[in-house]
Amino acid sequence: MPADEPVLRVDDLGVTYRAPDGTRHRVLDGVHLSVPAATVTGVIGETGSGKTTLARAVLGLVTPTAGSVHLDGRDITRLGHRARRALRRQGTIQYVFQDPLRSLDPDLTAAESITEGLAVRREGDAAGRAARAAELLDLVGLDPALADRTPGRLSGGQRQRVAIARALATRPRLLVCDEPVSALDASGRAQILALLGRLRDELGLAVTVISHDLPSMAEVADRVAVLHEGRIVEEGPTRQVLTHAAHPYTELLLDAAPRTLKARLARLPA
Ligand SMILES: Nc1ncnc2c1ncn2[C@@H]1O[C@H](COP(=O)(O)OP(=O)(O)OP(=O)(O)O)[C@@H](O)[C@H]1O
Repeated sequence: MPADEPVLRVDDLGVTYRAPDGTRHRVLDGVHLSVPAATVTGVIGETGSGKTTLARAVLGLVTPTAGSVHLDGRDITRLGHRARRALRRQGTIQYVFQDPLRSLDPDLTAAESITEGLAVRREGDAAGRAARAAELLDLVGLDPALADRTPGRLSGGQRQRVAIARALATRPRLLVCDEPVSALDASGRAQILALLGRLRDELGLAVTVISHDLPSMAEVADRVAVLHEGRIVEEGPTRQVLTHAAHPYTELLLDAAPRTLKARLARLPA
């Protein structure tokens, strides 16, 4: 693999859905995206722009009609069922949902959510798995006193920390976060964004954050790509894209953004 190969490389990706009446809708068209190790790349777009479809294509949950997806230089675009399952089990790519209540088992404690995944993968013995769960919960900054709580007894931000800790259990190379903070209040949002930045720095993780929220992107993303009607209309370093928008659609998004965005952008290094 060439030294400059990004963890994730999406080339000329197209996805077409067939509607019940047989008509075909092109949802992604000619999408390019590159996510190197130790970087956070934001994908910005309004509802219906194709963000989730892009994430699903990266995860192998929809088969593209055109283009390719490479993970660490390996073409994973059209793997067979078995290879796709093996890749999922390996957990090299992990997905973090907007609402962790959807991904966490309501009957498992924070620690059990993690040990269960490790047991399925036959990693270590019970004591080793418990130690690893404690280590991961510490990494994401969850108070150890909360390790025995089920999701219903945790705050939204604490639940998201558990979901991220669980995702990290497989030592992923790439974390795909779909609107990871939009269900949280301002302080929960800031804490989870800071956590994603820390994981990038400490683990060298490649992170893709999908969001329509520009202030969150300015907070965490090194680079952003703007998705509009299934096409990337603009891509570059976050500050450059959000202060010198080159595309009218990005300008529209910026006009609609809250004033906190300007303050945040002013603090970003040039
Ligand atoms: N399984 C599907 N079959 C047919 N059309 C779909 C399917 N999934 C999504 N679409 C359509 O594809 C387009 C893009 O959807 P997608 O969910 O990727 O957008 P999004 O940017 O993630 O939106 P949101 O922010 O609302 O989740 C929408 O027009 C949607 O109706």
